[in-house]
Amino acid sequence: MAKVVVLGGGVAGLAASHYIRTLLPSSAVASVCLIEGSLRLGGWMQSVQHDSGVLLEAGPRTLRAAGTAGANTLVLAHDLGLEGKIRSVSYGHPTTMNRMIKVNGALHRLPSSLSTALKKTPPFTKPLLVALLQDLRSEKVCNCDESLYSFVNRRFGREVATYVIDPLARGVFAGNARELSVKSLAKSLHAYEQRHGSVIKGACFDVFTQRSRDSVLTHPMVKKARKEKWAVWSLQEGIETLIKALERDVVDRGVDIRLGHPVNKLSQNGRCLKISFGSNEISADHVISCLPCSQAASVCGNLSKDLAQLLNAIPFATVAVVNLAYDRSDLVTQPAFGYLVPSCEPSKVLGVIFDTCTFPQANKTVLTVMMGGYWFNSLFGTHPSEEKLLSTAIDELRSTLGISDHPSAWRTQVLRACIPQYVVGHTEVVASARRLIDQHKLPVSLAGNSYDGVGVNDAILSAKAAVQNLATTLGIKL
Ligand SMILES: Cc1cc2nc3c(=O)[nH]c(=O)nc-3n(C[C@H](O)[C@H](O)[C@H](O)COP(=O)(O)OP(=O)(O)OC[C@H]3O[C@@H](n4cnc5c(N)ncnc54)[C@H](O)[C@@H]3O)c2cc1C
Ligand SMILES: C=Cc1c2[nH]c(c1C)Cc1[nH]c(c(CCC(=O)O)c1C)Cc1[nH]c(c(C)c1CCC(=O)O)Cc1[nH]c(c(C)c1C=C)C2
Repeated sequence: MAKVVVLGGGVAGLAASHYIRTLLPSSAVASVCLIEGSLRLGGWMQSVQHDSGVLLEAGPRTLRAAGTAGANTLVLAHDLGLEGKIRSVSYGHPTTMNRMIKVNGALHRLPSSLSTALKKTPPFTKPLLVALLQDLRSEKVCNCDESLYSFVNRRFGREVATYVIDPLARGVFAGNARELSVKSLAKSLHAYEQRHGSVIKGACFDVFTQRSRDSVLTHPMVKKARKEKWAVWSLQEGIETLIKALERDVVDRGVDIRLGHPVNKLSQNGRCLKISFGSNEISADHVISCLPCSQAASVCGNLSKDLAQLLNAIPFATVAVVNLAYDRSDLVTQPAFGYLVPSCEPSKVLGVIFDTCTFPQANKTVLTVMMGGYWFNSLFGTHPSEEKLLSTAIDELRSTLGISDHPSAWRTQVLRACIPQYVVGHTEVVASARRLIDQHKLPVSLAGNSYDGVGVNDAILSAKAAVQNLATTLGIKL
């Protein structure tokens, strides 16, 4: 009977604990212990009910419904009994249609349908269709990886790279499209060029030939989401409701949760591992690390210096998040998800989310300004004051949205090293790290958002994959 220890109590660590207890027979796993360094579970997922009654999200606020990873999280929500708490947003809702960018101080809608792609809309000097045709004519370049910006610039032209890909890289990865990897972050686009010589040809081929047979896709919860055309979803009382439900679930299933002592070292003890956290020690037959890779690097240094070096090579971006709430509901005149600021604009701001356009709150406007990212230190220094962050956010809303009211509630937070940066070569770094683990026969799995995707869905799916691999190691057929 194996003893399993999960490191890190973010959504990935909680999901890993849940899957160990639901996918593996209790006859095979004697105990599961989850070790979280801080005093709360959830990692970056944090929903705060402010004294004024308004709900503020510090990190993620919506989850994608599409794809296998999206379907997997929907099934998890169903299994946790959260179906009745889901707040879904279907395609066609203004926040799914209207995503804007700010160029030369003015907001512009990004094309979101075929009809808008046929028209020339500023800041583009040509209809988007012209860029799509450029892809069909562009030469195939055989390569292992390149930056998102260079790939899109080469195949679709400079305007799509500057006004679509650059801001999207800021709005999902808080990163620099000129350094982020196309192979890791837009795997299918890279593969379409390598296999079909063109992104458009590859995408058409996929539409007509590929049908995923993943079992989660046939789950009634996923079918309902498909039928109702859900684009994204969240939960009543905020995204942290998922964390609370996972916590209840794993506690009920007997998982031993230890809070408040960061893991500092893993060391080999025969075929087992010794885990040192605070002044405590525990031994395990297998460890699933759901720590950010920089933390995994520091705790694994003892097991393999090369592994630690690889994991340390993955950089992170810091984001300042300012939530602002106003006591009236009509402050945003253009309903939208929000807007992104491309890196060519002289701005400290990455983007602004119009929270109450997606999920209204009675007589309130709630907006979130995100700042810094890849550029954090050069823009703000290492420790900007709260006043500086708040005034930057308020100035942004005044100059771009014309909001001169003073917010009735606000919250500023610097989320240090919160988003891993999948730079060119990331896929190889992760594959090499996993190869080293296999070569040294280390009973360790790497999960969480540092490796196989930065979103919540990816973090959860990576935890499930780690548990499925553990089943194989233990000789269990799932
Ligand atoms: C501003 C922002 C907005 C985002 N928006 C979205 C969104 O809209 N949709 C979406 O899908 N995703 C979004 N994300 C990404 C999402 O937050 C992450 O994918 C997800 O939270 C990652 O979960 P995780 O468990 O892998 O890691 P984490 O949340 O980083 O959890 C890791 C845990 O490990 C703990 N830990 C660290 N070191 C140690 C140690 N030595 N010992 C023990 N414990 C330790 C930490 O305290 C933490 O609890 C956003 C992220 C940010 C920062
Ligand atoms: C301005 C900064 C940021 C905004 N959101 C994030 C940052 C750094 C972080 C983030 N946002 C999303 C994800 C998850 C991606 C996934 O794999 O599911 C993360 C890590 C969701 C997201 N945000 C935008 C898009 C296009 C997506 C993908 C999923 C979806 O379609 O909803 C765009 C976007 N992000 C921000 C704004 C203001 C914005 C567009 C207007 C904020």
